Amino acid sequence: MFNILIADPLSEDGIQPLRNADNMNIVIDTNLTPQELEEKIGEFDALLVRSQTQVTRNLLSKASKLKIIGRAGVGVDNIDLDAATEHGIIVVNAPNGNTNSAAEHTMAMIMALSRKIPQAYNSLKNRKWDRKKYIGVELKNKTLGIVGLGRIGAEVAHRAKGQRMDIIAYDPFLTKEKADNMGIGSGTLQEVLQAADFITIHTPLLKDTRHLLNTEAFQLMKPGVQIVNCARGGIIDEDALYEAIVSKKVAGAALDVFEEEPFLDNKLLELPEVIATPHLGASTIEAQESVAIDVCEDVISFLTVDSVKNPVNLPSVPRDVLSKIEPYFHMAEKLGEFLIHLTEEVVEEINVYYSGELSAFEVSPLTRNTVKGLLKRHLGNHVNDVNALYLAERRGITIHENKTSTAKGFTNLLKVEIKTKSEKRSVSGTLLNGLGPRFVKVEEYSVDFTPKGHIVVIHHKDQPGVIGKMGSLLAQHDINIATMQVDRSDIGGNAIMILSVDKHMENEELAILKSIEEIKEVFAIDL
Ligand SMILES: NC(=O)C1=CN([C@@H]2O[C@H](COP(=O)(O)OP(=O)(O)OC[C@H]3O[C@@H](n4cnc5c(N)ncnc54)[C@H](O)[C@@H]3O)[C@@H](O)[C@H]2O)C=CC1
Ligand SMILES: O=C(O)C(=O)COP(=O)(O)O
Repeated sequence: MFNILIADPLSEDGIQPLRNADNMNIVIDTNLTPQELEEKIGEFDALLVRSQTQVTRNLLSKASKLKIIGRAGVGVDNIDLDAATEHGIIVVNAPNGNTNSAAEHTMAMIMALSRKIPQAYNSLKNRKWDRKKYIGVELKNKTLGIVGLGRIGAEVAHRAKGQRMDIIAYDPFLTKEKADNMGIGSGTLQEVLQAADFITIHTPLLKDTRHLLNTEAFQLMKPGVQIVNCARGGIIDEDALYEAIVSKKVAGAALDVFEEEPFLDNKLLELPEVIATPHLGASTIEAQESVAIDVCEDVISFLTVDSVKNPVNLPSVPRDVLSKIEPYFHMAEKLGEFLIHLTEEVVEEINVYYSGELSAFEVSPLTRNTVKGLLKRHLGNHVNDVNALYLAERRGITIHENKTSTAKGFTNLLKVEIKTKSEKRSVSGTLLNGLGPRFVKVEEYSVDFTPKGHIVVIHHKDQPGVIGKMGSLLAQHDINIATMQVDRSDIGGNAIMILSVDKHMENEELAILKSIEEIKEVFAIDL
């Protein structure tokens, strides 16, 4: 049974997938104080939030069972992603479900701002019939500057074109060609700020975007510019905006988001030029149902089959690439798991070689799985897809990926090599059609075995009688050999035996094998 905590209000229809799934114990508590949440979080496998709950490093340090955080929305600035990654907790969001709603809200804000609708409404509610005070401006032929042309920014552009506005956008990923195709202009941030009559922000809140609109930015703008922020508080420096409005540089601002939320005691609210909503961009029935369904499906899928559609702290792999590399996932992990048992020294370097058809793919998920397999021996189940590379890096292990198109007679070959202070060990595997993973090389020796069950690797001297001695000693201890592979460097030289046996080998049993003079090293590996 998985315990799921829903800590912010989610659409009841949207959480139906969770209710319908087996083994999910859902607790909905949207009124927890930060302290109460800290006290409870240790019981839960999954946490579902919106923008309200602050998922801090401190909270995560108490989340001993937590495996996944689902953000029913886009922005994840309320979640300490580094801490989640370090704890091996995957974070998923719902990037597409509220795009329309946020874009529509932005348009509503632009129109309300341009026609002073909230101010006129308030005045009328106060029984004043004032037709002179609330003169607006048309949007037609005005320039809308869009900062951040992602999903929402692009939807706003399409809608604003319907209002016959001219659009100019700035986004680090916006090419002139893409802007031309959308029928909009593009420019640098400075050009956009200088050209626009209305400016709307649609970036995430990041280190680079914090106070993107500050005193200097306001100075660049046209007098009488109007500002809209339905993205995140903190992208606009609120003190600078206040000054710009008071000095009449900025004629008006429409704000859905604030540096501190919830906020009521903010001097911006005292200005008649400021209209505001309490972070309602995504608050529609449709968006809430859609984002809740998306995160619930990812939570179920992660807890049951270990895969997600919208990871935030794990690179997402395009579906077509995933279908190509998926068959290798298991083998990549097994190669790592096997190899780490061939050394007792500290691993300093991991090299992963992709040959043949594998070299054509984006293989980083396979490298991650290999590293996960390697680290598991010493870190146990604490290591997972999310934190494997981070944990390796923190231990000072360097990781290299290498690719070649030829695979020495195999269609595909995945070789993993580890380096320690004094030794280098490696293992190679391939995927045989219909037969699954086979390990075909251990160090310089050619072998062929299925990486499954109880494996014993023996390095010995190539001399007559060694195999016989070893076989009869194992027989005396009632250990049955299921399969056996032997290879050697040259006659009478170094050799290897790979046995698969029917039970786990205890240390005393391994010691018996090590007592055979010609045997140099013995490793037992349970895969
Ligand atoms: N008010 C609300 O309720 C909602 C607010 N949001 C906010 O809107 C933001 C945008 O959402 P989406 O469009 O879905 O995200 P997105 O990821 O599709 O788009 C963000 C765009 O910002 C651009 N960007 C990043 N740094 C930039 C910079 N320094 N200057 C200019 N552009 C920059 C990125 O290249 C990207 O194209 C979210 O991060 C979230 O914070 C989203 C949904 C609802
Ligand atoms: O999706 C986003 O980024 C939002 O800002 C929406 O926030 P909310 O889920 O309404 O608290």
